Amino acid sequence: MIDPRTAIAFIGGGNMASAIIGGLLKQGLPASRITVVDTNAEARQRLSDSHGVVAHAAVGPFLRDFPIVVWAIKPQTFKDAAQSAAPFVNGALHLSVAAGISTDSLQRWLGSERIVRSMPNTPALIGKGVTGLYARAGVSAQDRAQVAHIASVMGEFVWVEQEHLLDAVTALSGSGPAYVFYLLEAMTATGVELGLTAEQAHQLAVETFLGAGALAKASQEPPEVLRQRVTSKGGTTHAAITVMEEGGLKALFDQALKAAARRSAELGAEFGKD
Ligand SMILES: NC(=O)C1=CN([C@@H]2O[C@H](COP(=O)(O)OP(=O)(O)OC[C@H]3O[C@@H](n4cnc5c(N)ncnc54)[C@H](O)[C@@H]3O)[C@@H](O)[C@H]2O)C=CC1
Ligand SMILES: O=C(O)[C@@H]1CCC=N1
Repeated sequence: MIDPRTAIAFIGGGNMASAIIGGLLKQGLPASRITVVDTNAEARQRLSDSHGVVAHAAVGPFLRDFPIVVWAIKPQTFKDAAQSAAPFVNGALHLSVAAGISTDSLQRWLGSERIVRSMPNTPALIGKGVTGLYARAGVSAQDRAQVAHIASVMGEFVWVEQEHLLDAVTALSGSGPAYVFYLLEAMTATGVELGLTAEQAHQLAVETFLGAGALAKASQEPPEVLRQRVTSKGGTTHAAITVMEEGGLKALFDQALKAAARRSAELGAEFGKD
């Protein structure tokens, strides 16, 4: 449960901030306990219309009233934003959702050790996300618990004990929804080519992902066994999987996820300097 007396400031009020704020409000945190800083007027308007929170155009002394600061801006803009906010947030617990930016960089810019870095994903918008979390050594058990409450409004979460593993989390689940949507696009398009209507193909494809995901979660058995159960000897699934194997689909996924993990590390190196 979120402590309704806490107060949380968001720096950046886009997709991810909106997902977390929506979840916090649903959990009973009053809108008056949340504030947002976003340099973009449309983003500010959207947030106050949809969530009834106060949105500021720039950082300022008002941030001193917020014991938790959530950083939900792009890696490219993080350093400038952190350095401008630093004088007002030195007593806070910091939670970053930015891809790549290391807690060492944040420590340098913010002058604080109380930093948790995280990697959520967009199903957080409906409370069905999964988030990887990494706490710097200066984060207390109580701070971890507060962050866990925030992460839980987005869905499930997993703590990792080494920071570099967040690159792997980013490659797998942070970017992962895009891979699923890509497969949905492909499967739906072929369903239509095979004669289904777009609505039918969409429903069949989406329900297949939801059902297979739920089955994989509920089952004691690994995905490989569940796959074999679908695959009758000489049947249709075998015909499809053979094409995937011959086309090297697993190897492509391996390369794709490793490219994402590399990019996460590169973002840190590129935008986390100095
Ligand atoms: N979209 C995704 O699937 C995921 C994104 N992330 C990370 O979350 C972070 C935010 O991503 P999104 O919410 O998707 O981006 P977004 O573009 O929707 O939101 C970023 C917001 O920050 C604002 N902004 C820019 N400079 C600012 C500044 N100096 N001070 C205050 N606000 C400023 C922008 O106006 C914008 O509203 C990124 O670092 C990204 O790596 C993490 C997990 C998943
Ligand atoms: O593509 C990106 O950089 C962000 C991080 C994970 C999902 N979106």
